[in-house]
Amino acid sequence: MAEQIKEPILELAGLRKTFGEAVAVDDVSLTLPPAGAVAIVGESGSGKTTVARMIVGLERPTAGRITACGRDRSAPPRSARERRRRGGEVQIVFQDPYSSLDPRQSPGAAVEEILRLHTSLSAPRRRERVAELADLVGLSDRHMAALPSALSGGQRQRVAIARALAAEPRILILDESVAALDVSIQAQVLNVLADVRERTGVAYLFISHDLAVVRQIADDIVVMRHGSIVERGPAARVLDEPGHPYTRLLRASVPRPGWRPTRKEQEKA
Ligand SMILES: Nc1ncnc2c1ncn2[C@@H]1O[C@H](COP(=O)(O)OP(=O)(O)OP(=O)(O)O)[C@@H](O)[C@H]1O
Repeated sequence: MAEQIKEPILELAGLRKTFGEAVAVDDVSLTLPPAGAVAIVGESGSGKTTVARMIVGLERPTAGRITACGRDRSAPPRSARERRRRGGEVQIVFQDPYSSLDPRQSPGAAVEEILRLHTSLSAPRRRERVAELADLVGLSDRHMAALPSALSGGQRQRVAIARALAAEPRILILDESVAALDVSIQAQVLNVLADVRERTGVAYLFISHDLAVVRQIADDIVVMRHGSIVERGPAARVLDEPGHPYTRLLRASVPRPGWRPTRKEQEKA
């Protein structure tokens, strides 16, 4: 029987972004299959975040095409309804969940707000769904009722993931989402992500400069350097038998256990 060919859930074709004279992203094309996990790796400044920001509409592509869930999103949404629909298709989690969580709002209220915006669930069903999402990412009722300042970095990152999942996206972009966490907490969050993918069929675009992390989460890897893709392929192949000298260089500089991002990197995010 012929293998069933699945339409990609996300497709980037010839994506380009310039800032003045500087080319941040140059002719980037990639596809993400439904329930797949593709990682974009590369050093700081290679254009990874700019790709993510274009997909979620925070930057407008200079050229190229972005198709998510079969619909073009290369141009800005034309209505609030369209914007909401796009938010229901693609969600993003950034590196520092603290800056993206309202310090006065409990995680439970934050997740409920997204459910109100993106679903037609009744108030009692929303409360049930908050509990389901908390369970999915491994947070207790007590965590969901606390203020973000009372939670650890790993717990806040789980809140950010639960909140993103509340919109029931088909695609979740994780931009250095575990980079600021201790290695053991990182491993927990990565397990949560693997579990969520299996249970919900969400697809991940995982952005990281950390190859050890990428190995745990990605099916395929795309390597970016100076805005362009220099290598791509199945994760194990790219990591174990890198074809491009730049990938070999990245691999040689894999941080050792206990490595923490520099203050500068944390501030940049
Ligand atoms: N708003 C902007 N204005 C001007 N230049 C920008 C802007 N955003 C990004 N750039 C530049 O585009 C290039 C790619 O940056 P980008 O943040 O996408 O890289 P990155 O691989 O995600 O790096 P990092 O992991 O450090 O965020 C860099 O040279 C950056 O300085």
